Amino acid sequence: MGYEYILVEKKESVGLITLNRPKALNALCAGLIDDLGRALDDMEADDDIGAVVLTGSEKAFAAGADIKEMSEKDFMDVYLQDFITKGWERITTCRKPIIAAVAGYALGGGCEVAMMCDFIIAGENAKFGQPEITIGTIPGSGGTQRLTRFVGKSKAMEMCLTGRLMDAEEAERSGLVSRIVPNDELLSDALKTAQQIAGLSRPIVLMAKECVNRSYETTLSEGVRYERRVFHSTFATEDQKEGMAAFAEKRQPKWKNR
Ligand SMILES: CC(C)=CC(=O)SCCNC(=O)CCNC(=O)[C@H](O)C(C)(C)COP(=O)(O)OP(=O)(O)OC[C@H]1O[C@@H](n2cnc3c(N)ncnc32)[C@H](O)[C@@H]1OP(=O)(O)O
Repeated sequence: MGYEYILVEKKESVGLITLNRPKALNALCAGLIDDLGRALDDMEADDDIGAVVLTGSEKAFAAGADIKEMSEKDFMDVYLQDFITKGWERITTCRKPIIAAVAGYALGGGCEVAMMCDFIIAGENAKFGQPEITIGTIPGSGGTQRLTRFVGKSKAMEMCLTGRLMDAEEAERSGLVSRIVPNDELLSDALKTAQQIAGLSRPIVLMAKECVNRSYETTLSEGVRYERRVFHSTFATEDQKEGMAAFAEKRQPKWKNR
């Protein structure tokens, strides 16, 4: 089955998903979220793919949930459908690493989707924000929670209460994005980074991702204990043997992904 609102490509072991609803600045309508979920299902099932890049256009990663679509809904619609969590959370359950390559606006649900990815690389013109308050609502897909963990209470509170946008430099200073690159290098940089990850041992990459994510869910001592157990588990893999042997023998490792 094809996709209506996204483009899906494979670039040397990396799945590339480009949000493609240009006339609406990639506003996240139900159809787009459905497309995204199905693309991630396909990429998870594809053994050739070791990492995913999610991107938009130079003007907008995504300008938020589709306001026109939302404006039709009443309380019972959103409550009974558990709108907006369902579907969107597919990004957070993807086991393969996902890099958000963000240029332009990443607002409301767009900022939330970027934060659901494993890390964000920003183009110089990127702008992040949770402006829902200006249209009479609040973030509904983790914005108040994830933004606070990324940038701290003071900045998150200001952004959620006023709708103020954060530019790429402030986002980098605040820890929301891992780094900034020129817009015309954004996609190639994100793909190169994803290819680097895809070239490592698949199970070890999954374990590292699980451990970092655990730090959001638990106490420091529980997290450290969890990490130690997973670290021990790496010693049960063929790739840990290969990686360390290759280092000692001064050669490149040949991963078996086992
Ligand atoms: C409520 C929850 C849970 C989550 C949300 O995400 S709410 C939405 C949060 N996002 C916003 O409030 C941003 C809305 N958009 C804007 O403020 C502006 O579009 C802009 C500042 C991002 C860009 O302004 P610009 O003047 O350059 O472009 P526009 O003419 O305003 O937009 C072009 C085109 O796109 C449509 N558009 C933009 N954003 C959305 C959106 N979130 N939902 C639906 N449609 C959107 C906009 O209406 C216009 O299309 P038309 O010319 O056909 O109206």
